[in-house]
Amino acid sequence: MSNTDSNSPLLAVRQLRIQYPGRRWLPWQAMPRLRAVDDINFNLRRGETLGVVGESGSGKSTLARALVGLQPIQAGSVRFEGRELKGLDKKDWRALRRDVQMVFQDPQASLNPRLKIGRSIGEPLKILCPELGRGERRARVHEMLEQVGLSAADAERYPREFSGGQCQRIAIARALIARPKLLICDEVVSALDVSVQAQIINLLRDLQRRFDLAILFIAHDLAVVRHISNRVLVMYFGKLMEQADRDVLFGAPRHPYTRALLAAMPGQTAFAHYQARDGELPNPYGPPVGCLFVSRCPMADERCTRQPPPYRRYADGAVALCHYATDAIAPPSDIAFAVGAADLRAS
Ligand SMILES: Nc1ncnc2c1ncn2[C@@H]1O[C@H](COP(=O)(O)OP(=O)(O)OP(=O)(O)O)[C@@H](O)[C@H]1O
Repeated sequence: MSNTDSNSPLLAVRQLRIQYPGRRWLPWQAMPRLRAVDDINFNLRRGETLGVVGESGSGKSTLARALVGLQPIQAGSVRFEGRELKGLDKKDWRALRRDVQMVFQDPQASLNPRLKIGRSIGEPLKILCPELGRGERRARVHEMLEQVGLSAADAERYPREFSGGQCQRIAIARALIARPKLLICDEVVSALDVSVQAQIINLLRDLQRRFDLAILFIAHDLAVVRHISNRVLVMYFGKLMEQADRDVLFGAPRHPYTRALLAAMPGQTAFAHYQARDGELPNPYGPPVGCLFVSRCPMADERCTRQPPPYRRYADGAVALCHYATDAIAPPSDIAFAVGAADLRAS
């Protein structure tokens, strides 16, 4: 059943787990598995931007790929407008492409060098909006080019004639041509110069307002995430360490890992004394029994080594996975569904 109530989240993710099989060195060994995403919960509403940050290997891209059907989901639930995505077949995913699109880091790689960009941008329309005739498709492409700051005449040019920033505009035009409701951006500005990054971020914000678009914005650059996000989710080795409104997360982070990320931001002085220790990183195939961050956490003690930390919820809506979260309002067991139990029931 579809849930189109404007108060319910567009996307509701609950206890999501995604694993990769590892290599077995000896035939009698158990198959090792890497939990790239483990017990992730969040909501994303229409018109909202959720930033996803974390160091390399924290599971950000795996999460993104699962949300567009490129990665199988092992456990948990992902609902888009109330519809469960786990277990959808290829045909159902194809139908969903009209509503959920993704833009990647390297725009050149996602554009066919032999196709004029007008054709590249218009191609998804043939499959996603078969009701449109040739003339309507052409008009849409021209309109979309102008909306991303290029001109209708650019439709006749090839990708090699454009700069990296312009190619990212073209990739965004292609992703938005069928008017999706959710855009997943995976490191879309990481390869661009700082001044071009700002232009692309401003373009995304402008398009978001125009199309009431929800954006899941993945990046390792916290300054960029701060600029564009309403809420931010912090990941470490597949786990959600903290989730909070942007100003709460950047102003008063609860989790020592978030503080350590902020301490490492250039020009950041407020959290300078929260630097992470130079500890060993956890083995993703055999994570520690207690907290994943224990080896690098400046606050860790014996309890953090022994006991997995609970999720705690705060009065301002934040969630943190740490033993030393003091002003939590909800006991750990409430957390998985506290983020939107009503939304799940409604669907
Ligand atoms: N196809 C794969 N097979 C096995 N393991 C994988 C595969 N893809 C990713 N991983 C592992 O899953 C974990 C999460 O990787 P992922 O790429 O999702 O992280 P990330 O946060 O996006 O990192 P980055 O910022 O470097 O892209 C890492 O330990 C990675 O080595």
